[in-house]
Amino acid sequence: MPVEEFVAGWVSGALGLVLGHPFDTVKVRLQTQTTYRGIIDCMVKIYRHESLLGFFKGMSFPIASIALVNSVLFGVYSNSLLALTATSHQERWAQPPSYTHVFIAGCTGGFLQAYFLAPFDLIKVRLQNQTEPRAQLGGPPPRYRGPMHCAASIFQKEGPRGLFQGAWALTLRDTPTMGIYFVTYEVLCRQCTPEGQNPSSATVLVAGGFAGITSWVAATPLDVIKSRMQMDGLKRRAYQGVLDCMVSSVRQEGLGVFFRGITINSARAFPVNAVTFLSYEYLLRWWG
Ligand SMILES: CN(C)C(=N)NCCC[C@H](N)C(=O)O
Repeated sequence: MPVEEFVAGWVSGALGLVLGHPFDTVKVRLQTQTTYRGIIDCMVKIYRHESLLGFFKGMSFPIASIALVNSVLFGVYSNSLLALTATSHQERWAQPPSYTHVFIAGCTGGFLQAYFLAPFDLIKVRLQNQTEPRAQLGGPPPRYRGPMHCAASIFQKEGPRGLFQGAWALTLRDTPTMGIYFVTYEVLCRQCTPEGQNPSSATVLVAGGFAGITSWVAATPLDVIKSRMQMDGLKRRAYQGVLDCMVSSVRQEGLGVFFRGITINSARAFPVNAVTFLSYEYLLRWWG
């Protein structure tokens, strides 16, 4: 099993994550809180009340876990393709796999990574939603003092299952959209590259960026539901499950609720995934 695929997935994911986290915080707030009038209003309020640090809330756990999560995604994807087509990463541009195989391998990677991602994503979303400035003298302390405190409080209150709140919505979000992610990347790379050659850096950047946008546009409806399920139960349980969350969100806010955060999600997806794919391809060529 090629270990490099896992390491390349880790490094590339970490680079993308740092770049995209401030956008991710704005997106999560827009999806779960109704106090913001839009992207700019949300950004201004975060900056005014919480300073620049407010945009980076909840980043430490994703950084610590990205090694696991992204190496599972890229490692499982690549090794599933190897099992389906018997071609290694180095041979893949000369003997391209079918799009069906790419889709199946992408869905497999997405399905498995969702379980590794779920607890870390839950803690990230809970911390991103804390609107208190970090050092607020005399003000009410935030519910969670940091990622470890957040994990421990959820564990104490709800046991290990509590750490997987929203995991089902996350799996539904990631399984098909990871297939879309890798298929879009492959289609664009092949369209812009002469047969049998490796794609250029510019091609990898553009294909990676558009793979990010396409998959996130498809993922946004379930991303909204996932974030709401993860925030549920802080005071009292509002939703009985994924379907109930969908129905009551639509009842209260209309169909537009499924597109909350879609603009910022897409704007974030391009640079994050361009950098992720570029570093992934380069690391594998370098080790190749
Ligand atoms: C639609 N989905 C869930 C994805 N395309 N995920 C893969 C991209 C992961 C990247 N770190 C990002 O956060 O964009």
